[in-house]
Amino acid sequence: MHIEVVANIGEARSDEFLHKTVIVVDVLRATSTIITALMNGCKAIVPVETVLKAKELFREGDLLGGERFCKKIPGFDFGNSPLEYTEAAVQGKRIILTTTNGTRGIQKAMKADHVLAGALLNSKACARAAVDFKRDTVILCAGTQDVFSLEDGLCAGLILEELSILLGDKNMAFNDFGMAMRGCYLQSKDTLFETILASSNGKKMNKSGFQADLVLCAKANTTDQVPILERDQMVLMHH
Ligand SMILES: O=C(O)[C@H](CS(=O)(=O)O)OP(=O)(O)O
Ligand SMILES: [Mg+2]
Repeated sequence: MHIEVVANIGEARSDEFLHKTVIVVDVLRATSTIITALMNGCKAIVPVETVLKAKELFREGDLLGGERFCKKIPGFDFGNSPLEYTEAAVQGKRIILTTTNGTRGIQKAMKADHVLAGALLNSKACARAAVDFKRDTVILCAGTQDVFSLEDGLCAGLILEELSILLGDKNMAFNDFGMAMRGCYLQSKDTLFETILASSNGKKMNKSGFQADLVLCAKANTTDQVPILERDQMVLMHH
């Protein structure tokens, strides 16, 4: 299997995703939030790029989620904190979600055969799903406004580690950036929280009062659930 790790959305060319599996990674916080909301019983998440599009798609009974500048969008039900998406709040609901980076990354990956939402929380499960799909795979690190974000790179490194456990190194090839991210993950694997806290987004989240989000999002392999895009909506993959 060939695996390409892309550093940020700006570097991604959507035509390259044809016939592939793309794992979109936005650890802080969009994909961690999508995983959490779906695990808490939300029916589906519709990822969109703009606030206008989110409002257009909204139907009675839906909920609106997302952020701009890390803050909840005025009139929306939730911001982008996974902790807001509790079972009581999201059970059985469809959520239209727009965030600065993560939902844009999912939109950009639409031409792929399979689009998964990956985070530290479900890295092992994403690796397993990618192996099952038997396609070359892109790990698309969302980054922040077209700049690389360390937390996404660490997650890419963990997914590569999990892939190597499943496939064996001789059955996988990856690009130089992937090689660097694998090394980066291995160096930080016992201090993921501290490393993410020291990163630029970690510092920004901490300063904005989202410490609990950092604790949640920095945990590795806490779930075997994988969100997958089906008819423009993210739903949980069936096992
Ligand atoms: O709310 C978040 O976690 C970020 C906000 S920001 O762009 O880093 O300010 O959005 P996301 O799309 O989850 O990266
Ligand atoms: Mg982010």
